[in-house]
Amino acid sequence: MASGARMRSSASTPSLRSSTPAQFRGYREVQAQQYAGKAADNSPGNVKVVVRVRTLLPRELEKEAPCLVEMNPVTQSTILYAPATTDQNARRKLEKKIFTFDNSFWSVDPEDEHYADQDDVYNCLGEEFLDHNFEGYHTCIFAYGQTGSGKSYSMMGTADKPGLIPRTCEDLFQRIESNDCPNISYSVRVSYFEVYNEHVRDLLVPKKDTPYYLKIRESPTEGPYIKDLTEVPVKNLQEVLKYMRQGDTSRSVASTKMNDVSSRSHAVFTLVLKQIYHDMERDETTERLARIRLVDLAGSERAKSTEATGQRLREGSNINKSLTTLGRVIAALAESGNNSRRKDVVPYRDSVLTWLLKDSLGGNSKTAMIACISPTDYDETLSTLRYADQAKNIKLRAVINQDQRSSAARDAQIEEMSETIRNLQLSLSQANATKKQTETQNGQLEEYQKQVERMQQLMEENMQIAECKIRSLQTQNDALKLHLKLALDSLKNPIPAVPDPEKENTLIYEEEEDDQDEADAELNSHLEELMKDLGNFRRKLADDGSRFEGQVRHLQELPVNC
Ligand SMILES: Nc1ncnc2c1ncn2[C@@H]1O[C@H](COP(=O)(O)OP(=O)(O)OP(=O)(O)O)[C@@H](O)[C@H]1O
Repeated sequence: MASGARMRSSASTPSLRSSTPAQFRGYREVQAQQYAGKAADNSPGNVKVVVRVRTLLPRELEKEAPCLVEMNPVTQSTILYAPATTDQNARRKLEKKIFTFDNSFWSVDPEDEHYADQDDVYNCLGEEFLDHNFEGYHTCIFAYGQTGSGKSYSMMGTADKPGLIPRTCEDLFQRIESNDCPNISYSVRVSYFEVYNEHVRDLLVPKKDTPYYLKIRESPTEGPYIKDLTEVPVKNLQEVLKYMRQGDTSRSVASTKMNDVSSRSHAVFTLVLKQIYHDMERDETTERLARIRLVDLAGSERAKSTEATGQRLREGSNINKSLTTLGRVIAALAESGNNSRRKDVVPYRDSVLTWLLKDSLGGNSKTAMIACISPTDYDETLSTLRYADQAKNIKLRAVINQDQRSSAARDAQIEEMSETIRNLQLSLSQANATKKQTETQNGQLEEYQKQVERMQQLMEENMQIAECKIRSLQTQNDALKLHLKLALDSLKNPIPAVPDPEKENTLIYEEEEDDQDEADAELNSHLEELMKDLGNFRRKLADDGSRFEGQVRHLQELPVNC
């Protein structure tokens, strides 16, 4: 008998045990380092700063305004030329200025060799940031610049030239759909809000006649957050684009002298990506959570240039106020980045925008700034470039957000949560009975709702893990069938052994029989292992099924007004 019947993993005979996928490999080393007191990533780096100069607009072409910006694609430097002036009495002399950034995107003339289109911006920045998200980092990309400088164009873009936000969504779902590791499950949630006149508005809730603003709270673990902000789970690109468009149409925009469709608010589009990897051998899960924040800031503007009055003027002054605070936050963070001994108080709380972006600006996040500039406005462009130049010095403290738990620990957490929910429900119904509408009761109600939501999420995740296990066992089962087929084929059609004249025929037959016995034993032991896995897993699923049924019934029975 030929030894071809032996089972060896090769390209055509896949390994029977699923191995850890590339993106989760190294997880243990990262954990080990963290437990040993070392940071997972010792150099999270500084804020990445890129600059993009837009094309000349019809009003600028009409005035024959000269282009004052030049970019060097080799050194990534941006040169701002002083405009020619005939005014001999000018009080200050304008000078040529040179700045260098991580990237300088030249988007003035599509005919130029170095013209950077929407694709180039995504490939240079968006793709890298999405890589970080899959590694488990929070990220934030925000566009800054004067009104009409191309922020919304860079972030949202147009229907035929989509910007960073729709491209990130597309790439995100493409990566999820092309994953072929059965042990990983993904979930994505989306939220979209704007900060308008120092108030927070949920963009996923249709606009009403009377404006409805959300409150900001602070959690000891997660920092500032928006209470009751809509966060919806999304399963595919179509769904996320639907919410993106819905939010976009709700945004506060108006026509000003500087821009026909000027954003009057700061818009924050957030995706939360959760990856759960289930290790079959250890019956352990590793969760990675990444928040992807994409921010289109309102533009700084001069009342003189916009000629705004009334509501537009008030909006403009609120926009400028929050951008000035952002400038002070950047300056304070940059200062402490330059001088580690200086610990200036960072004025996050001075505006709603900086308070909400606290984590993205000076905390656990990899952050990038796109400084958008006009090619014709010296003063505004210089101010944006200075702002951007300062942001380069902000040091980040990004860490991989991951958590590892055994299935038993997950189950224990669910038990513990349902106990907390039961207790909260009890004390709420007692308070209801005595009709005492106290603040404590309101606090309890809020806590109760949060716990119920968290519990539902946990149960959904457990279902996803169960699906992972099924997929994984299915893959093993398929691999085993393939091995079995190959083994049977070679038993039926043995490859004739090359006769060895030096050896006795009987000896050859004995060796071949030994090989065959060994292969049979290996095959049997794999089969037994798989059957055992399947048996255990079926029992576990049945267990989970009956327990979840109880939990779901319990949640469904909760009073609606609670
Ligand atoms: N790179 C570019 N290529 C072609 N057109 C652009 C580019 N950047 C911006 N524009 C055009 O310039 C105009 C102003 O851009 P946009 O609305 O994005 O500015 P903004 O900075 O978001 O302004 P605001 O702060 O007032 O909202 C739009 O008509 C937009 O289509």
